[in-house]
Amino acid sequence: MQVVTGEEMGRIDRFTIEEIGLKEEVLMESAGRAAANKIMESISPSDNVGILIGTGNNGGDGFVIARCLLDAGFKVDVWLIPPESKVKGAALYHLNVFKNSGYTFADYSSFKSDEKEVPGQWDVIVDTLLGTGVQGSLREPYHAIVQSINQSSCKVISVDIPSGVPANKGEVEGEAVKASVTFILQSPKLSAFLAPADEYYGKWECVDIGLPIRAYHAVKPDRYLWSREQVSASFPARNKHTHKGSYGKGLLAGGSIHMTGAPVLAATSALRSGAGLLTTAVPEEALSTVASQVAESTFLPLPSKEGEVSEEVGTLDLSLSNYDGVAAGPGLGRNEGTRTFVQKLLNEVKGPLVLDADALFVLKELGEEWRKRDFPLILTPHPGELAHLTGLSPAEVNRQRFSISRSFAAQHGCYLILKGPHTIVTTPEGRQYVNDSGNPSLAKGGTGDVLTGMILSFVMSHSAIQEALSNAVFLHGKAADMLVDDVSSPHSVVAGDVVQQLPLTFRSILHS
Ligand SMILES: NC(=O)C1=CN([C@@H]2O[C@H](COP(=O)(O)OP(=O)(O)OC[C@H]3O[C@@H](n4cnc5c(N)ncnc54)[C@H](OP(=O)(O)O)[C@@H]3O)[C@@H](O)[C@H]2O)[C@@H](O)CC1
Ligand SMILES: [K+]
Repeated sequence: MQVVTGEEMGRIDRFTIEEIGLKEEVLMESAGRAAANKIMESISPSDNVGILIGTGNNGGDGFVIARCLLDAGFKVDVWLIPPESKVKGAALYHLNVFKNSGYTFADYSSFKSDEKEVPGQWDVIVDTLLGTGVQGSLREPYHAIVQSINQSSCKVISVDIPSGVPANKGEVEGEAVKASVTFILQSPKLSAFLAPADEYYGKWECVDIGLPIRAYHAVKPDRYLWSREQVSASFPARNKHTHKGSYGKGLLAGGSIHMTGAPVLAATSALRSGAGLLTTAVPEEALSTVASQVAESTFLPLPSKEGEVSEEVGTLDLSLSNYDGVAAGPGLGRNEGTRTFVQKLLNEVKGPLVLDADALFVLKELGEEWRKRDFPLILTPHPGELAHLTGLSPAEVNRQRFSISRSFAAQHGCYLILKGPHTIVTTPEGRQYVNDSGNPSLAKGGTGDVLTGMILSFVMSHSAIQEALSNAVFLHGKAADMLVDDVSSPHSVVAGDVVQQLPLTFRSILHS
């Protein structure tokens, strides 16, 4: 499923109309009809339905939906919010088709002020006020009507986008419809994955309105939602005639005297995720504590000073080219030793290298050197870490998660996993895959370490790096979803629970 900006949707729309020759009125009929079918499945014939229609093409969809529901025998009131003279183009065409079908609408602009509230007898509101064409905060009379919708106890079904929510941004200026359900036309817009706009959508589902695939090829949004089906399809099987070496020899480097839990979580997660052989590299002073908690790993002691890896690490032969994959960072600390160590990894690892947490932090101090790597480099920052790397604020990173990730990955030739609700995986070529699993239980120390372990394991077993990364992100979120749905609460989940939940998660997604 492709994810688009409002402008990209508009270009796809125009290409369909101008180059392919599908008339706008026909497109609107398909869109409205597809949405109407979904709406009729989600309400009861006894419901009183109010359909609120705005001035643009979203309103045009509303006329099609109203006609379909009335033809099917539903009890529907239709309110046109702007004066009729403001309706133009394809929307006007469908206004006329609606009228010629024998139906009528109420003219909101002629209502007395006490008639403008959403009536108490409505059970369902269909919001076709504004779509992707909204600019800035809502003007009157939309502002007042949206306030009234949000104060009502109706089930609110938005079409395409909750009215007032911008297509491309997470911030919502002023009022916007808080939908119970949004039926998105064809492709989700960026705001479905950006906070706080995502909350306004309620539950959402895409409806196929039949936009031709050629129009997508012409516009190339190159942004996708990574689905459960894609996880199952791309996940490598474990074959009968294989041995531990078939699933990768990985190195996980992390830990320091005050952070022994991070490498334990990452290492156990890597092992639970299928790694064949794992070596865990830990500064000497922390080694015994870590080793006592991970029975299945071998260990590589790193020279240490004051509990953290020391600069001496730069002079040692660690045979780093012998590993199929290396991940470093969890709990390492941020001293000079970590900087020297990360530089050494960048120079000597001849396979995928995953840098997380403290390893990311020191990257900024390495100047331009790290951009020259010939092997895949995978960075897994949360917004604060990407802010540190880019010199932006975390709020700015969050505001433009898609575009900042894309330019950063392209500029540095790396894979970037920007964590957070709706984690985004970006390839060096700029293709983006957004994730939709996970919940606030993951907002807790250690869950990132678990993800790093999964990523290390998956980059060694998958043939395509992007698939490995997207699968790790999806299953990590899914494990948290299963915990919250079945056994725990968002408050109580700890990172170790996520590791414990991996076996059941893999079973349910990969083997069912
Ligand atoms: N993609 C597809 O293939 C298909 C898309 N389709 C549909 O088209 C929709 C996009 O249509 P669109 O471009 O006409 O935009 P839309 O939001 O309905 O109206 C824009 C108008 O609203 C107004 N307005 C703007 N900001 C405002 C504000 N802050 N406060 C108040 N008013 C404001 C302003 O008008 P004004 O009031 O200035 O005259 C502006 O001109 C899309 O979401 C989907 O539903 C389907 O029909 C077919 C297939
Ligand atoms: K809408």
